[in-house]
Amino acid sequence: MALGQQHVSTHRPEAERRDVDSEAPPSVSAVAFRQAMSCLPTAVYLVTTDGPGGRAGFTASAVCSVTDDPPTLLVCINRRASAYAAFADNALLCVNALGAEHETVSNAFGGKTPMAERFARAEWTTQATGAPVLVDALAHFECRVSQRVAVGTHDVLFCEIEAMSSCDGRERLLYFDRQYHRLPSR
Ligand SMILES: NC(=O)C1=CN([C@@H]2O[C@H](COP(=O)(O)OP(=O)(O)OC[C@H]3O[C@@H](n4cnc5c(N)ncnc54)[C@H](O)[C@@H]3O)[C@@H](O)[C@H]2O)C=CC1
Ligand SMILES: Cc1cc2nc3c(=O)[nH]c(=O)nc-3n(C[C@H](O)[C@H](O)[C@H](O)COP(=O)(O)O)c2cc1C
Repeated sequence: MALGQQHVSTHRPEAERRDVDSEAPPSVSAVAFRQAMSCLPTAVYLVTTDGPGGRAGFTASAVCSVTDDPPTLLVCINRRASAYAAFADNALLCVNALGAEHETVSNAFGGKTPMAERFARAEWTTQATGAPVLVDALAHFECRVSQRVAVGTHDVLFCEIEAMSSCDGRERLLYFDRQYHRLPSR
């Protein structure tokens, strides 16, 4: 093992394996998990919604492509987030991918800022679904939530794409090592 590397093993002999429904405490702490996750770079998104539950949005890195048939993303949202109630009530959302110039607005949507103030920090439009689309998003995906699954502290929202725009050539905003970084397109 290289100097400074730490190996966190989750391997158990067959007889010791627990059912996924077991109440036994996990063998990897949340702190160790977050530390490991902090070294993996991710893209950064503003996930936004509007509808009967009101307008809301939050900064997200837990966004992933699921399948291209039908084109589907997943988004993980903490049930303790101030935006959660709106996402629980609304069926439509928009996943806005951020460019390097969006660091300030990403900080606003990243917590503690009142909802109206978050949206006042950028320019928005509505297109196919009525969910807020960031005018200068690097790319956006307007979606209908097709399934919701509660896992631990979060809900996983499966989101079928109804309309979208593809990435342009600007620098991307990345997040890793608990900081923002800029990535040239080529
Ligand atoms: N998936 C999530 O819910 C994420 C939440 N955050 C939140 O943003 C704030 C700043 O985070 P950092 O400065 O990156 O330090 P941190 O130590 O809280 O997070 C390090 C990494 O762990 C993961 N992570 C953090 N909180 C998580 C959670 N509740 N559930 C699953 N994965 C999680 C993310 O990959 C994150 O980049 C914290 O309050 C954190 O909880 C940040 C990234 C992802
Ligand atoms: C870079 C970054 C990525 C984040 N990713 C997620 C995420 O994927 N899911 C999530 O529930 N919260 C994520 N958060 C946290 C939320 O953006 C927000 O801070 C949290 O919901 C608390 O906000 P509140 O003050 O409105 O309750 C992320 C925060 C940052 C800064």
